Amino acid sequence: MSHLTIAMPKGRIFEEAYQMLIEAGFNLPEEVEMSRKLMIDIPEEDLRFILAKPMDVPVYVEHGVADIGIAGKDTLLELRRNVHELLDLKISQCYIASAGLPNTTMNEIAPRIATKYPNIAMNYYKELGEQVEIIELNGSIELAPMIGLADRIVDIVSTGRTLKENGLVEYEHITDVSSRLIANPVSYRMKSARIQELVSRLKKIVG
Ligand SMILES: Nc1ncnc2c1ncn2[C@@H]1O[C@H](COP(=O)(O)OP(=O)(O)OP(=O)(O)O)[C@@H](O)[C@H]1O
Ligand SMILES: O=P(O)(O)OC[C@H]1O[C@H](OP(=O)(O)OP(=O)(O)O)[C@H](O)[C@@H]1O
Repeated sequence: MSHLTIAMPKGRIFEEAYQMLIEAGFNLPEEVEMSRKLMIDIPEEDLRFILAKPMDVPVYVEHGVADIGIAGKDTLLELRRNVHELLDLKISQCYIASAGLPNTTMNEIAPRIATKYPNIAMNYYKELGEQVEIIELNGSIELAPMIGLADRIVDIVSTGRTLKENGLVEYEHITDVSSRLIANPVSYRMKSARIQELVSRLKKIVG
């Protein structure tokens, strides 16, 4: 069996994804030492985990330093990297929506949209035929309409709690998001047996 390197997103997806691999029968330590280690070798399974920022997972996989990875659909839509999407793991489910202050219309001349997904937002408004100005932020996006920085935000919604607690309302549902198993196209060919085996084991436990 060939050695496999997996890029895992740090943060909220990690726990769920790691648990899924254990359920799929991989012999992984239950307690992952989430210290500051960015690389974890599991020699018993001939696996190596690389712990990356969620937005960087498709980048590692495209460049082939990881054979496969687990990435949010949001990152795949935003970055459009050359990777194969193998399986919807149906974890970390949420969606991307536009939101803003209640009962407001967008400024008619160049409305401003705050987001950490500039490509998704730009494409969405382009398809609607709206010309918008994108203001790229890295987090706490919900602040933007509250302080007059933007007419709308384009961001992740899960429970809707962040919107509610900040007095915002959802306007348009843009796209559903969940985590996906992705592969480097060359690894997918060269290590196909190993990757296919992993996919079929995961398929059995995807809800
Ligand atoms: N509220 C949420 N509920 C469920 N899934 C979410 C939520 N927010 C984000 N996600 C999904 O989890 C992924 C990682 O989100 P997370 O918040 O851990 O990282 P991040 O905010 O992008 O990065 P960081 O906080 O490390 O800069 C996202 O790409 C998305 O697919
Ligand atoms: O609908 P909810 O369940 O409230 O979840 C949505 C929030 O979760 C994410 O933020 P995150 O916690 O990652 O913080 P961020 O502002 O740093 O992106 C997202 O950007 C929303 O703000």
